[in-house]
Amino acid sequence: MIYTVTFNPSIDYVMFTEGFQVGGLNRAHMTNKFPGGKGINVSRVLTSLHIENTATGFIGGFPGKFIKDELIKANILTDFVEIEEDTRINVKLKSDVETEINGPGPNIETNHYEMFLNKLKNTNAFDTVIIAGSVPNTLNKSVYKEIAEILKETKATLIVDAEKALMKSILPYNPKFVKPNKTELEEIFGIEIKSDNQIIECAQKLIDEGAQSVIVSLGGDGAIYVDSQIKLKATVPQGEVINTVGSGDSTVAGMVAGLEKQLNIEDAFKLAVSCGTATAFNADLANKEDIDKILPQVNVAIL
Ligand SMILES: Nc1ncnc2c1ncn2[C@@H]1O[C@H](COP(=O)(O)OP(=O)(O)O)[C@@H](O)[C@H]1O
Ligand SMILES: O=P(O)(O)OC[C@H]1O[C@](O)(COP(=O)(O)O)[C@@H](O)[C@@H]1O
Repeated sequence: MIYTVTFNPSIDYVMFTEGFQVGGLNRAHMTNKFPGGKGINVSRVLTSLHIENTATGFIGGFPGKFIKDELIKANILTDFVEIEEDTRINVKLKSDVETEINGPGPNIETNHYEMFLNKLKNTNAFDTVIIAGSVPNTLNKSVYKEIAEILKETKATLIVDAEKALMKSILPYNPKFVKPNKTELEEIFGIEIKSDNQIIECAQKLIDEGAQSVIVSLGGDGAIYVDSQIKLKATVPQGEVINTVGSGDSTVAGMVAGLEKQLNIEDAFKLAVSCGTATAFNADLANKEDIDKILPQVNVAIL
């Protein structure tokens, strides 16, 4: 089974407004609400690609109920620990530019955290666990490492998409891949990235620290894949960018789907990038039809 872990799910409340004015009364001409959070987004795209998976993590209150109901409607298996406080609602403001405000997330009690860890203790060598996104303030930042320790014992495959310290903390546990975006890579290494060579050097350092492979997503510039054998660059087609929220998560889902379907690395990476771009060109996360349309327009070259 593939498990996605979202410590800090969210309802993504997307508001489309023209000429947004800070400090003024703005009216949205369209609003959408989606079940969000990085692991949940991965689950949704995996399901669109017909890859069975279970979404786990912590949900609570009416936003938690909304998320669970939406996932069940989409035929996604769920195994969340239900907590007392409300799951957060993240605001995604679409105007001339995209602005995001992500909440800190609810309090998670120790007993709920223990219940969650116990679920992971039941994984085995045939399972894959994708941990993605932020950790609520009330949990210790060592939680990623604690999960990695459990998976080391159960021998399940680990995949991680998280910022700086969280990602760095699990590298010694040899994740199958990690997916920083360019900004995250710059933050990790404290540099300004200006070339593909710099990206490859940074990815190589993450591999030296234990990652089996690295996908660096580059927004409209596509993505770079690095492992010990091969370096690839994907370029993406031009198109109307509608909502990039969840693009990176879609990239992760595409790679997991490609590996699960036993595609070769080039094709798995191409699918990954197609999923990211198909989501950027959509109001919601991309579905299979959107992804199939983008796939032939993505170009993967060996660097
Ligand atoms: N403006 C865009 N045009 C086309 N594809 C995009 C655009 N923005 C994002 N993508 C696609 O989504 C992927 C992930 O986007 P990115 O912004 O790098 O990740 P994250 O959402 O994690 O910050 C990219 O590799 C690309 O395939
Ligand atoms: O857990 P974090 O880092 O606050 O991020 C949560 C947010 O990220 C998202 O998962 C989108 O992430 P990406 O745009 O990086 O793919 C949203 O659904 C959610 O609101």
